Amino acid sequence: MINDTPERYLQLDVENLYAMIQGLPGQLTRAWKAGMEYALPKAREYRGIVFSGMGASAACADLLAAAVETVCPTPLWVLRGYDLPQWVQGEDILFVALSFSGETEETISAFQQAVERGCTLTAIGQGGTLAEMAREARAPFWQVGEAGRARNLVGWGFGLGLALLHRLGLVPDAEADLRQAVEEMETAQAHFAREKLPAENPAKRMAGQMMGRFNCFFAAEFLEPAARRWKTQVNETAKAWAQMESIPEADHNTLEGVRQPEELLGQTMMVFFQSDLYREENRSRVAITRRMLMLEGLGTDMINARGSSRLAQMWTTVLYGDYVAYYLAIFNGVDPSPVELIRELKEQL
Ligand SMILES: O=P(O)(O)OC[C@H]1O[C@](O)(CO)[C@@H](O)[C@@H]1O
Repeated sequence: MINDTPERYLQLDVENLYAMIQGLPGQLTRAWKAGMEYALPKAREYRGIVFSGMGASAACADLLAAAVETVCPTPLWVLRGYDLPQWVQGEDILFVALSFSGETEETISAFQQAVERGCTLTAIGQGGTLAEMAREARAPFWQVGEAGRARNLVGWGFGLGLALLHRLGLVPDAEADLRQAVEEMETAQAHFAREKLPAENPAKRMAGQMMGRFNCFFAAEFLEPAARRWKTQVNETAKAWAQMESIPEADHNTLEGVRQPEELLGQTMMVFFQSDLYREENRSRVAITRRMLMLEGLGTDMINARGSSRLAQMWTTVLYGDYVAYYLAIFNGVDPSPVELIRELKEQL
């Protein structure tokens, strides 16, 4: 039973979080504008660009890489971890460290290695150790112009990254595309507002379906980072189990693994992200895979990504997921803000 009463919202300290989600489209615009002003790293032909970050910071980079992959001529690589691969060395590699807190140890380690290996550097964040290291290395530091938790600042990470690539001449026409995507997010947002009852709010309905279940998000192509974002938001914000799977890869293994354990099948919710911009084969795969899982007795649903471009579809889907995770936290009665287990792990390290 969904508890969608005003009292439930008051019970939990969720005002600020809701405002951050509502403000996501505006974040993209503000970040883009800031990124058009900040100091650039040396403009040159880069052999590759590495974005280093964890969690929400890495999500910004995944979204960016997927958004520009059809136009950007330079390879983009997203690094989640402490160590650089061998090929990341020399000034013709642009190394961009993203950490909102500036304190994430994997990102700090990778940045230090990039300094030692003579890469061209840029750092993005709110301050902290990363900002100091950038200052010492005389590298541009791109300041995130808003306070908040990393997971609620993805518009900043993405908008700054896009402006950087655009100003390096790697992504033409980015501004008009971004403006269009932001407008379409604002239109989509009206359906997700807190005032809307579940019957007219797809995010509340989705959260209701996901309650008490093992959730998995299936997406193809440019929507994969959006599905991963749903997973991480459901984990961190709703404190609930979620995974993600890629199409077509899942059709070569995951599909075969959905019959055991039988007693869990009824407790699953498999959400498929469909798009009219996928190549035809992937559209068919998403539809057929969903149908097959449904016939196997798993709970399934399908989301048709809204938007007139890849960028718009990615971002309306990300926004949708942020609302879903928020409502799931409310319905489960959990405080979405603290991440106690993550904190405990850091203490044990
Ligand atoms: O952007 P930051 O501050 O490096 O954080 C990265 C990730 O680490 C966490 O803070 C958890 O350790 C996440 O909430 C966040 O997404």
